[in-house]
This record gives sequence, C-alpha cells and structure tokens, in this order.
Amino acid sequence: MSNQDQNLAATVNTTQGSYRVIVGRDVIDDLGTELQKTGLKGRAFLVVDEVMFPNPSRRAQEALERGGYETHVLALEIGEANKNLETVQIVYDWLADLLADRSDIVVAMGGGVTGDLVGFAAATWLRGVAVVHVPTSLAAMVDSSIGGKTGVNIPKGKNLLGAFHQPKLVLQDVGHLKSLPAREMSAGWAEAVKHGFILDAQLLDTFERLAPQMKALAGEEPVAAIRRSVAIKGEIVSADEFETGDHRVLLNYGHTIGHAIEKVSGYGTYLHGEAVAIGMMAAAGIAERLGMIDEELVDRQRRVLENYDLPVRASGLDVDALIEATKSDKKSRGGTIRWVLLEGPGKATTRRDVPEEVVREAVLAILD
Ligand SMILES: NC(=O)c1ccc[n+]([C@@H]2O[C@H](COP(=O)([O-])OP(=O)(O)OC[C@H]3O[C@@H](n4cnc5c(N)ncnc54)[C@H](O)[C@@H]3O)[C@@H](O)[C@H]2O)c1
Ligand SMILES: O=C(O)C(=O)C[C@@H](O)[C@H](O)[C@H](O)COP(=O)(O)O
Ligand SMILES: [Zn+2]
Repeated sequence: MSNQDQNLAATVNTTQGSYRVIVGRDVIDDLGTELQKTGLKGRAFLVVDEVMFPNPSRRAQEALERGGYETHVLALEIGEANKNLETVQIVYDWLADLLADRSDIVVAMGGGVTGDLVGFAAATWLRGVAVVHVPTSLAAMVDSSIGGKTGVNIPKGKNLLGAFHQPKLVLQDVGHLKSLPAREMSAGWAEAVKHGFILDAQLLDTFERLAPQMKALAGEEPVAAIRRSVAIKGEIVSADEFETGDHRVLLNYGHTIGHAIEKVSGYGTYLHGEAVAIGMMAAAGIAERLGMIDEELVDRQRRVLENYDLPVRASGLDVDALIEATKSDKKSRGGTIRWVLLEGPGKATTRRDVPEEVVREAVLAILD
C-alpha cells in the first residue's frame, strides 16, 4: 500500500460525485497533486482563516502552485460571531473582483466556520463552483468538512441559511492540530465522541479508555480515531446525503438543545462542540425519562464528556428561551421536533412523540 493509500480515510459517494478524504501528516504538501486527480483545472481561490495566514497557508498555496494551479489567497478573520451573510459578501466581492468563473475552484482552509461559510459562498457563487476543504480544527476534520452541509447563522437561528454542496476533495493535515488551543480541541472531540455514542460502541470504548492519549495527540490512536470518525461520517452521508432518511439525522444528536444554547447565549459564547456536549446531556436526560436508557449510560456519557474537559451543564440561560429556540430546529415538521435519542451505547434512534414537559425537565436538569 502506498503512503497516499494509507492516508485515504474515506471515499464519500454523493449525487454530486464521489470524493476522497485524506488524513495524514504533512499531506498539505500533496494538495496540488491530489487536486489534479480530481480532474479540476481552473484557478484556485484559497480562502483561509486568518490564524493560518501566512503560515501554514503559504505551504498550501505553494502546493497548489506546484500542481499547476494559479492561486489567489484571501485571509479572513472568521468565527462563530461573524458566520453570517456580511462575511460571505466579502468572499463574493473578492471572487467578483478576480472574475472567478465556473471552472475555478474555491479552497476553504480553516475550522468549521470557515468550511461552512466558504462552502456556502462556493455553493452560491455563479450558482455553484467547485469547493475543496482543508480543515484545520479537530471539529472540521472529524465532522464539518465531510458531507456538504454549508451555511451561515442568522439572528433567528443557527445555520438557517445554507445549501448542500459537496466538496471535490477533503485534505486533512493532522499536523495543523498542534497549534489548536486546548479548548478548541475538546470541542472537536465532542463531535467525535458523539459518533461513538450514536453509531460505534467500539469507538466509544476507545474514547473512554484513552482520553489522556487522545487529548495529548500522543501515539497513533488519536489519528486512528480521527480516521474512524471520518469514515463513520462518510458512510452516513453516502447512505443519506440529504438527511431525508433515518441515517444522517442521527449525526444531529445533541444539536437540538446545542444549537438553542448557542443562539440564546449569543453565538461564540459556547463553542459549538461545548454546546453539543451539553445538548447531548439534555438528550440523554430525555431518553432516560422515556425509559429508553438507564441512568448508568447517562452517567457514562457525562464522565466521557468531562474527561475531554467538556461542559455538561449551562449557566445563566432561561429554560423558556431555550425551548422557544428549539422550534427553529431543521428536524422540526409541522411544529413537532424529531429528537435524536440514545437506545444504548453506540445506538441511536429518533422520536417525534416527546412531550414538552419531558423536554422541559431534561433541560432544567442541565441548567445551573
Ligand atoms: N457542516 C457540518 O457538517 C458541521 C459539522 C460540525 C460543525 N459545524 C460547524 O462548524 C463550526 C465549529 O467548527 P470549529 O470548532 O472548527 O470552529 P472555528 O472555525 O471557529 O474554529 C475554532 C477556532 O480555532 C481556530 N483555528 C482553526 N484551526 C486552527 C489551527 N490549526 N490552529 C490554531 N487555531 C485554529 C479558529 O480561528 C477558531 O478560533 C460551527 O459553526 C458548527 O456549526 C458544521
Ligand atoms: O452533518 C450533519 O448532518 C450533522 O448534523 C453534523 C453536525 O455536527 C453539524 O453541526 C451540522 O452543521 C448541523 O447541521 P444542522 O442541519 O442542524 O444545521
Ligand atoms: Zn455539530
């Protein structure tokens, strides 16, 4: 097996084509040659989170240029608080000034906010141009760079504007994680641990046993866990790209209350992964109250999340405001929310028949 094959964590099959997710060390230098394999031939428009500029984005730019791609670079200060249409407008203006056309390729390099926002710009520019993701945060590696969900927030709710726009290539250089702050690492582990709880009991056991190694990125286990997480997401997206079936919706575990926490506390107050961790505890509380899981699994989830330094409770938030915010959940139909709930370790399902009193009790139980 060649090194490049070993780095292939998943091939995702979608209606917009199949794409490879490459996960490894120093793979950033392969960006140009990997892009050539997609057959894309236009100019590259690299939009990079300012924290990655000029290094290591220069390495990405040089790799693209070695691959024969004329490359233009835009560095943006980008975060949850400006994941909005004004920031998308900056990207549109830049593409317009440089006359980016339908043969060109937008490359998003940064965390999940960069990927979601730049992916949305690519989905809408000229009604859609190719996008490539170079995720640099853990959350973006294990989750957001795969699956084509792009979008931005509006004051009324999280990710309420967006499009499904699949990338042509995802290239993850795990070396980039060295500079990621510890709090951001924890937020990223939240999404990977989520994959364990909903879909893979063995991955969950690994996260449970090896928290210190995972957090320190020590040895091979963390990269293996990132690859496994990528593979899980890739399989789910390949099976249910547009979240119309019973598969992809499971990835939204913890997000109904999580997104409500992000909105009610003000975007950026809780990191997305932190809000999801608290949302997972609320969802576990609902499942326990419905008799779907026992207290032991709820405690296990709390322990695992705490071992990754994640919050499991929120403070200063109003229960009514949170419940109101859940109403704009994208899983809602005719005013009824489809809750993603655990049935056991590594096993989740959805329920629409959850009484509001049960939700209220479970939310109150995670509030200080
Ligand atoms: N589309 C999806 O399927 C999906 C999945 C999960 C999360 N998301 C979205 O992704 C966002 C969360 O992603 P995130 O946690 O990456 O947020 P983020 O993009 O804000 O990145 C987190 C922080 O880390 C910094 N950063 C990124 N890479 C770095 C590096 N290598 N070194 C140092 N600093 C670095 C960023 O500047 C930022 O301050 C949320 O908006 C969430 O809704 C989307
Ligand atoms: O890819 C998915 O599908 C997910 O639900 C993954 C989530 O972790 C992610 O936060 C996603 O952006 C949430 O999507 P939304 O449709 O609830 O906005
Ligand atoms: Zn998420």
